[in-house]
Amino acid sequence: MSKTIKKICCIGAGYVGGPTMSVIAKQCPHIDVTIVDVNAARINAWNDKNLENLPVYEPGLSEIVAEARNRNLFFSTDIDSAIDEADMIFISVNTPTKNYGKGKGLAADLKYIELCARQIAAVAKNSKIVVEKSTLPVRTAAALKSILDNTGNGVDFHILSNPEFLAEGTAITDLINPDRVLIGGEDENAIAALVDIYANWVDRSKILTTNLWSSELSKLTANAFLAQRVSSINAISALCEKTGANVDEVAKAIGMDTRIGSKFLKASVGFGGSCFQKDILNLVYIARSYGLTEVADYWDQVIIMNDYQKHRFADHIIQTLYNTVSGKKIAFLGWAFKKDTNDTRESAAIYVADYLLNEQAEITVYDPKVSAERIYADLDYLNSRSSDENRRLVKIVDTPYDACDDAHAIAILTEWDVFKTYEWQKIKEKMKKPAFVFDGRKLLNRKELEDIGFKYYAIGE
Ligand SMILES: NC(=O)c1ccc[n+]([C@@H]2O[C@H](COP(=O)([O-])OP(=O)(O)OC[C@H]3O[C@@H](n4cnc5c(N)ncnc54)[C@H](O)[C@@H]3O)[C@@H](O)[C@H]2O)c1
Ligand SMILES: O=c1ccn([C@@H]2O[C@H](COP(=O)(O)OP(=O)(O)O[C@H]3O[C@H](CO)[C@@H](O)[C@H](O)[C@H]3O)[C@@H](O)[C@H]2O)c(=O)[nH]1
Repeated sequence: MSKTIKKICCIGAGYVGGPTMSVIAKQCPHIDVTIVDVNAARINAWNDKNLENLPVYEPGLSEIVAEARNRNLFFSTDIDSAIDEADMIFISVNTPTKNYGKGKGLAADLKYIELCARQIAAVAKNSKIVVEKSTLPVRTAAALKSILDNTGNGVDFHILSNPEFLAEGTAITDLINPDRVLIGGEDENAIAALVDIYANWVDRSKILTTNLWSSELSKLTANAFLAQRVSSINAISALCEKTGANVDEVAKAIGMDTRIGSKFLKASVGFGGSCFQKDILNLVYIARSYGLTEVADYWDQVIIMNDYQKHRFADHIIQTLYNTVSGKKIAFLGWAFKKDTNDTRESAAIYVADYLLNEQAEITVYDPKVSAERIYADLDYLNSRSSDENRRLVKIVDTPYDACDDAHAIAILTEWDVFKTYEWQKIKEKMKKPAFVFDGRKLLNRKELEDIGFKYYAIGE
């Protein structure tokens, strides 16, 4: 008989913990869900009465928080109490690429995971099911188990791996209607307890159970395969530009082969987001650590191609603007790594901007959901120039019209739908001539823009 779960604690109130637990709370009103975090500002934002101030923007999220918050969904900084009271604890903290020591630039930094394990071990006075929700290197569960068993109070811990496959921008629909839920574990009762939670809204045929290591490795593998498709089509986009082929036509032609499939074949300025690069680098590191050099090199190429695509886009802007962008105003439409999110982690826009700033361009950014502080923080983090210099060269404005006013060129970095609705005639009139548009997302209509008089470039055409 599996244990019936009454109280859940989730450590980590970020882009995964927040939406994931909100959906569990919505779908399981009989379970109390408490999300905890060391970041008090983030918890305050989750508790803000004004739902516009939630720290994560996702379509449909604020409605769910409004429904479940303070009913059976709670946000708190009291981590010990939440651990103590819970039957099941999800760990959903960040696992960024290590930026120091062994594995720097490749391996996942597991220090936050280990801190969680030690805190759970110290606090727990009765048996707990501990669920890995964060994306982790294969075999992390063994390390977690060792810490819990060796530092705990002699109570039982069962570890499950339950990787999250939601994509930002569509997190709520992905969570409510997932392609599959993956649960890896050793203890049948613990597995059944988690299966029963998801079965409140997910068909049991879509809930897959495996051993721990298959589950952990499947998450890294899924992201590697998805990113590989984007790099594959981006590689072909460069060839299209040389040969007169059109990458959208090629993508459609190959995607109609059911063995290939049509998703994740949209050529772009390069993939971004907090996961793809980090998880592939981690896969490369793991493969190398087992001496599998060819395997590591194979996946590394996905990242190399992505870096190439970002540089290629920036280079094309420079070449087209008569080989210099020094002192020229370039309007960036979009800074988020994809539409419908305020997340900018690893966004292609950051790297394209950095490249152009090295050429002394002046950049004006408009993004409907990203704050000015975030944009400056992204640029400062690269350490390419002083923070003052970033503020001198980059301006952040509140309307797209302000961004494009007097610009030599517009670069589309995020595929926000609203960009398609702008008055492009009006925008062109106020720009320097010739007025260039560099469409890194293949978002706009070439004919419409060319009829207005723009010089229009899109990836892969
Ligand atoms: N973002 C995504 O779309 C996505 C999707 C699937 C999986 N993942 C994985 O989920 C994990 C979390 O990602 P995220 O995007 O939510 O990260 P995030 O940075 O948005 O959130 C992580 C949160 O954990 C908190 N935290 C860190 N250490 C803590 C501790 N010891 N105690 C309490 N709180 C602590 C941080 O303050 C932060 O608020 C990562 O492993 C990521 O790879 C992310
Ligand atoms: O055809 C495509 C599809 C995506 N992208 C880009 O790829 C990046 C990632 O997009 P997406 O995968 O939709 O968003 P993420 O939120 O990063 O989600 C990925 O990473 C998550 C974190 O691990 C996983 O849970 C998801 O399943 C996985 O899709 C973005 O910059 C997209 O613009 C393209 O350029 N072309």
